Amino acid sequence: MTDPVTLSGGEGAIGEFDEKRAEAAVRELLIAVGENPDREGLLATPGRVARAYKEIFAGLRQRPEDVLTTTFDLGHDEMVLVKDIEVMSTCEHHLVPFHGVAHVGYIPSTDGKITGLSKLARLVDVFARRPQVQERLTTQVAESVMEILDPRGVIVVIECEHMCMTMRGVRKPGAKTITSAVRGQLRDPATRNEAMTLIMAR
Ligand SMILES: Nc1nc2c(ncn2[C@@H]2O[C@H](COP(=O)(O)OP(=O)(O)OP(=O)(O)O)[C@@H](O)[C@H]2O)c(=O)[nH]1
Ligand SMILES: [Zn+2]
Repeated sequence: MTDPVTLSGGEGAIGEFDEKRAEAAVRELLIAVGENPDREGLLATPGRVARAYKEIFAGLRQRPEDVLTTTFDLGHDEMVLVKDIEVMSTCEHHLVPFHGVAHVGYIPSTDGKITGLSKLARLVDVFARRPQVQERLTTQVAESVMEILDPRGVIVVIECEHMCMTMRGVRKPGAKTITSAVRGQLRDPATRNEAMTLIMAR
């Protein structure tokens, strides 16, 4: 179904989701943390967690070109920006969530090739539903838009709070990480400023 190399969250190869294996691993983890996986409240937990992981990491089995498909020609050659796309992802260092918003803007190709607005949000999900770091999520979205829509430029800004900095470790709730990736004509300072002004306006 898929090319394992191009689908990986990072650089490694991936395969199909092995639900039985995930279930066994969660049972082991429960034992490792000092729980009893055979007590009533936990009996169904390994299966549930396995299914949850299947959903949370569904992006490992999706390709950007599967979702960024609907391209049509409207002759629109100015910037298109979709703001505040909810991001729910999983930090690959601790396997806990990071969440926030993504802003994706692009200037269509000279022949006016554009995509349905929802497709940009779907594209964010393809990469967010993988074990991730925020920087890679940001560049993967930008580079996919460049490859598939062949636009004159793209800007992706992502703002997230990482649970690995909130519920454990340094414990700094509220700290936000902002990453950006800018390609093509959007690197031009005036165009980039226009995009950033639109992104930051509340
Ligand atoms: N650059 C980057 N770092 C991240 C991201 N998510 C988590 N991290 C960081 O990854 C680092 C992992 O650091 P380590 O020292 O290996 O792990 P740790 O001992 O659990 O680190 P602490 O979180 O500081 O307790 C931490 O500083 C995290 O804040 C991300 O999306 N991008
Ligand atoms: Zn983390």
